[in-house]
Amino acid sequence: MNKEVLLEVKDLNVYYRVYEGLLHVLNDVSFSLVEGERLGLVGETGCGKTTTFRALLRVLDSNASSKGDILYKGRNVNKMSQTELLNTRRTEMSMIFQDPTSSLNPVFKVGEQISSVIRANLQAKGINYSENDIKNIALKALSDVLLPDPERIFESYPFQLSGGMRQRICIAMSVATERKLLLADEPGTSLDVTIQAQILGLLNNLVKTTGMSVILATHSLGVVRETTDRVCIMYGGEIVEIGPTRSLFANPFHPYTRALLACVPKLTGEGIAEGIPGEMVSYLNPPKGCRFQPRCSFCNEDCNRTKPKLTLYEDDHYVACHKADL
Ligand SMILES: Nc1ncnc2c1ncn2[C@@H]1O[C@H](COP(=O)(O)OP(=O)(O)OP(=O)(O)O)[C@@H](O)[C@H]1O
Repeated sequence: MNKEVLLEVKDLNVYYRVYEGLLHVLNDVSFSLVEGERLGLVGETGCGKTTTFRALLRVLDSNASSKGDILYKGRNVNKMSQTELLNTRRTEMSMIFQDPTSSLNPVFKVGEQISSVIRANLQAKGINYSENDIKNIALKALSDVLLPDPERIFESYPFQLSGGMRQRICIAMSVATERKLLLADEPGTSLDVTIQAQILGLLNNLVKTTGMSVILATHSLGVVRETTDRVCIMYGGEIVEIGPTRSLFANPFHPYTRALLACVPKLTGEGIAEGIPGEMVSYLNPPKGCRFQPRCSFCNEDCNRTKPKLTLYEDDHYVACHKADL
């Protein structure tokens, strides 16, 4: 059965105005997501993962501008009225932000903050509720993210809790009420690996039980391999490869994807990989052709001159590289 397309991003460009000029960060980013799908967004630090998420939710910083289409259930997020946008954020989409401290208000108790998110969601959906219902939903969400003693946490201020606990509270806030799309920006980076694995298990479970779709931004190829259906590899604000997880790991075509995979440390103790030589692209003055070209050992004249387009290589597996078939 064909699943409905939930999100379609077409030629998304994001610029940041800074003292030195205009940073062209996202460059013609296009992808889509169907209902119940788990898409991994992978790339090294600064490649534009958070910027992509913020653009999708229309919460970019004030020095940013964007162009392109973001169609959520066919409606263009960039053209929604403030009311429609607020309603969509309250009922349909949610985001786990990377930095939990900036998402929690230090002067309100955890319980008040999580309750206000749940209340806004239920109100926007027109569901009748009592304050007791809200508290019960909040306590369940806190225990779902494996926080011990949810009653105590409910009554605590953020500063009374550890960084890992605060991060789990942010995750609880994002998943306390049912959503159609979850944007998870490095969920669990400051958690230890056992808790992180359980959080990823919780997200997987939500996908199975509610049909929610997830875009998971991460540096970890191991996490992506275990928890996603498709993977999108980003380099310097562009998608360089996108395809089904199994196909991408079995047959990585783009030199950057291959280099990323080669960097993963092996448990078998085969030594430490050398990393990818060179520096991340300058967004102030990006190269004209392929943005990876200054770090690529296969690059030739074509790569200097023209930006490669995403091209179909295998079933649903696209690559943007002039030399990918080498
Ligand atoms: N408000 C801003 N003003 C100027 N530049 C910005 C702003 N926000 C982000 N950037 C720049 O945009 C680029 C992409 O940043 P972004 O946070 O999207 O990357 P990322 O892939 O999420 O990185 P990480 O994995 O470290 O979170 C970086 O060069 C960053 O410095």
